Amino acid sequence: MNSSAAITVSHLGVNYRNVQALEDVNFIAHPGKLTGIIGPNGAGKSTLVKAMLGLTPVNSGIVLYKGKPLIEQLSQVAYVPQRSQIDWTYPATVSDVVLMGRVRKAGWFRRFSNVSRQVAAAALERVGMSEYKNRSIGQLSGGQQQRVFIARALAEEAEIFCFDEPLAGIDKKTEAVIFDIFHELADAGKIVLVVNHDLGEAITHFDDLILLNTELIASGSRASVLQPENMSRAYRGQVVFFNGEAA
Ligand SMILES: Nc1ncnc2c1ncn2[C@@H]1O[C@H](COP(=O)(O)OP(=O)(O)OP(=O)(O)O)[C@@H](O)[C@H]1O
Repeated sequence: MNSSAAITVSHLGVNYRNVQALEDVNFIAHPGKLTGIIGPNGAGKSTLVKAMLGLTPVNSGIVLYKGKPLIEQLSQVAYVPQRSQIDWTYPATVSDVVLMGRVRKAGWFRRFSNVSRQVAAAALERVGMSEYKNRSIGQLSGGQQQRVFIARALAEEAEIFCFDEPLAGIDKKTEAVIFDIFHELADAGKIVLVVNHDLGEAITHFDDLILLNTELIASGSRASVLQPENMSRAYRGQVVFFNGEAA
């Protein structure tokens, strides 16, 4: 495995005033793997992604990519936050939103090149949303909105993709489209990190898992993480069902 192009998270800790959200978290996220970040409500899943990307201050630790701090290489990262963190009343069309994924390449206040327009159009096509390109984003269903934001991430042509709860509240058809895209990204050697709440069937899509509950409970291959002792530690004795089985 090519670990030199991995992300290495070491001793990451985050406090929000009196709440310890993450404590001494260590793991490696590998290119070419679809990696799920799982754990109960409030486990620190969103905080982990934000801390890795410098979007929330950390108390301790460091996140390296190719041996250098990841926060100095954010041009390599495409990030899609939780839907609840996006302002859906913002007056933008579907095309505008996807083209925003090209801003880093084009530069603010510069016209988008034909290449950028083609990349954005191809990304919209990939998520099956071309026919909605002139719609306002506020007029779309939740699943359609999620597809548009995934297209924006694809348009960034990044090496690292981070998606926070992309499957929350979406229909099965959209879920299948989204997982196809995630698998394609992983197969192309990208690092793909996906915060995922649901322990149902969807979990079988992930190659690797990071199981959190403030501290890291386990990380590695899906089978090694989904052990009953890990699950009951993470979920503190609650009976949880995953993949049709009780932990
Ligand atoms: N901006 C903030 N200010 C204060 N506390 C916060 C903030 N963001 C998160 N927290 C707290 O940090 C802890 C971790 O929250 P986080 O949202 O990272 O968890 P999560 O695993 O993503 O949860 P969920 O599955 O419910 O979305 C929780 O106790 C939460 O209440």
